[in-house]
Amino acid sequence: MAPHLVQPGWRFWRQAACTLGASVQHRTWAGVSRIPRLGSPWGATATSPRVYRSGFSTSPRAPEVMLTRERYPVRRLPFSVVSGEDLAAFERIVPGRVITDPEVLEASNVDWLRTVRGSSVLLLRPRTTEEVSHILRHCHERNLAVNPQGGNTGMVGGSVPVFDEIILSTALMNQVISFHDMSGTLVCQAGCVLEDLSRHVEERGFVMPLDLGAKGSCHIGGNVATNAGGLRFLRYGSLHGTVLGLEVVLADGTVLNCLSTLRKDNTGYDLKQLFIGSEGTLGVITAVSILCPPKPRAVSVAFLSCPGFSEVLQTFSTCKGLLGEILSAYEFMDAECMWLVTHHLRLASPVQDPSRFIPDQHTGRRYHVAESVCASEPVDPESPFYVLIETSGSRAGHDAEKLNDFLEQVLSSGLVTDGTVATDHMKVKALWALRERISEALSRDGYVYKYDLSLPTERLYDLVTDLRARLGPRAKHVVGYGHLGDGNLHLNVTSEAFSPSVLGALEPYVYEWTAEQRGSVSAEHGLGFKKRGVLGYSKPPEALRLMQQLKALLDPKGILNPYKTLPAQA
Ligand SMILES: O=C(O)CC[C@@H](O)C(=O)O
Ligand SMILES: [Zn+2]
Repeated sequence: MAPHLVQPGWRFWRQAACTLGASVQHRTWAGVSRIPRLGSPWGATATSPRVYRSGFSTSPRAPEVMLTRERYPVRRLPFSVVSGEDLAAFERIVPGRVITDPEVLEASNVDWLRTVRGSSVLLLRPRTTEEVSHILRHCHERNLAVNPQGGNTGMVGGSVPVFDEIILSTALMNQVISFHDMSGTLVCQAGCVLEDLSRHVEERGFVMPLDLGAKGSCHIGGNVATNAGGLRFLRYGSLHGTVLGLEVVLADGTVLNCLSTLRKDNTGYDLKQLFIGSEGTLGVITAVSILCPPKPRAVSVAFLSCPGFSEVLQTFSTCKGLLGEILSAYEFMDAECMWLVTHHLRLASPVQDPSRFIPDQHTGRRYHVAESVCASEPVDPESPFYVLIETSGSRAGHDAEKLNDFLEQVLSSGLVTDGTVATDHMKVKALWALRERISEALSRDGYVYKYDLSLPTERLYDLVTDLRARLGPRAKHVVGYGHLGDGNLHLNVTSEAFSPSVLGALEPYVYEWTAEQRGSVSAEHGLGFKKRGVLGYSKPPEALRLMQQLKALLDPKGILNPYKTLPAQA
C-alpha cells in the first residue's frame, strides 16, 4: 500500500478485485449538500427560539399528528386545569412571555418525529432561574402539571405534553455564564443550543464533549436531562462524567444550586447524577457546568465499505489496536441506510453506488436492480456495510501515519473493500452527514418504528436480520446503524403508515430479544412517553421501586413531566 494514501485532501481508492495492492484513484465528490438550517415557525425575531433540527423541520402543512391521548391507552391524572387567575399570575412572573396562541403552541405540542401530540394551551418562556422557581412554586401550589421543554428534538416523546401540561420552555435561557480558558469549564444556562456552545468553546480552543445530529436545535439542558449520548461518546464518555455541576429547580420551586466547577468533590451523595437522564421528571435543569476537552488539532474521517458484519467487527478490533488513543468515533450503517440517504436526501455516496442493489425484504439478500427485475439470481453486494471512523489527535503527520498502517492492514486482509478519507473540514462534515442524517432520511420514508438498543457487539446485527425475515413485506425498510464503538444499535423499521400489525410483530419481540442478551432497551434516547412501559426489560423490580420512591420524594404531587420515564402505576 502506498504510504501516501492519507495525505491531506480528498482521496478515493478502491481495491482491485482479488488483489492486495489497492490502486489509488483520485475522484472528486461534489454532490454532497451541507446540512441546511430551516426557518423557525416562531418568526425571525432575535429572541425567538430556533426550532429547526439539522436539515429537518415540521412543516405547518404536514398531515396532522394524532393526539397522544387518542392513539395510546393513557388516562389524564387529576391535575388542575389552567384558569384565568393562573394566567394572570404567570403574566406577573414572566410578563409578555405567556403564550396561548394555538398556532404557536402547535410546534411545541408535537414532537419532531411527528408521532405524538399533546394539547397544551399554555407555553411559558422564562429567562432566569428565579422565574422558573416562581413558576414551579405556583404550579406546585395549584397542582398544575408541567412539561419542561428544550429544543424538542427527543426521540421518545419525552419533550411534549401528553395532555394539557403547561409547557415550560428553556429557549430564552440561552446565556453563557462563564468559560475558564485554562480548565475548559463552561457554565451556561440550560437553553443554550449545543451548536452555539460548540462554536463558543471552539473559538477558545476547546470542544463540547458531546455532539449530536440535532446540534442545531437541541438545548444543553435537554441533553443533560436525557443523558444524550451521541457521536463523541466513544472518546469523551457519558455526561455522567463530563457534567461537573447542575443548577436545578425542584417541583416545589426550591433552587438546588449544585453548579460546581470542581473536577473532584467527594462530599456526600453526588446529587447532580440523579437529574442527568431523569428527563425532567425530578426537577428542571436551569444551568449546567460542563468540562470541555481541548480541541483536537487534526481530525480525519475514513468512510469505508465492509463486505459483511463480521468484517465490520474485525475492522473495529483492528482499529482499536492500531489507532488506539486517536480513535474518536466508530459508526456503522448498513446498505439500506445508504440507500435511504442517497434516495431521500440526494446525498452522494463516496463509495460504490448502492442504488445498484435493492433489498429483498423476505430474505434480506440484495439484488442488482437490473437482475432483480428479469432474473432471480441474487448477487452478493460487495459492500453491505459502511463504517465511519474518525481520528482526532494533536499531530496530523502522526495520525496520518497511524491511519495509513490501519488502512493498509484492513484493505490487504479484505476486511475493507472500498473507501475514502477526508481531512478537510467541509469534506469531513460531508462524510459525517451520511451517517448523521439517516434519521431524517428515515422520516421521509414513512412511519418509523424506532429502537435504540445496547447489545453485545457480536450480536448487534443479528436482530436486524432476524426482523427482516419476521416482518417480510409488511415493512418497507428494516435498517441497522449506530454507534458500534459503544455497542449501540439504532434499529429502525419503516412502513407506509402506522400499522398495529407491524407494531405487534415488533413488540414485545424486540424488547424480549434485547433482555435475553442482557442488553438495554434504551441506550441513549431515554424512555420518555413511548418507552416508559418497557423499563422493566432492563431493570429489576427493586430498581423500579426505588425510582418510584425517589420520584415521590422529589415530586410528591407528580407535576413534573407526568406520564414519562416511569411505568404507569396501577
Ligand atoms: O433516529 C435514530 O434512531 C437515531 C438518532 C441518533 O441517535 C443518531 O445516532 O443518529
Ligand atoms: Zn444515536
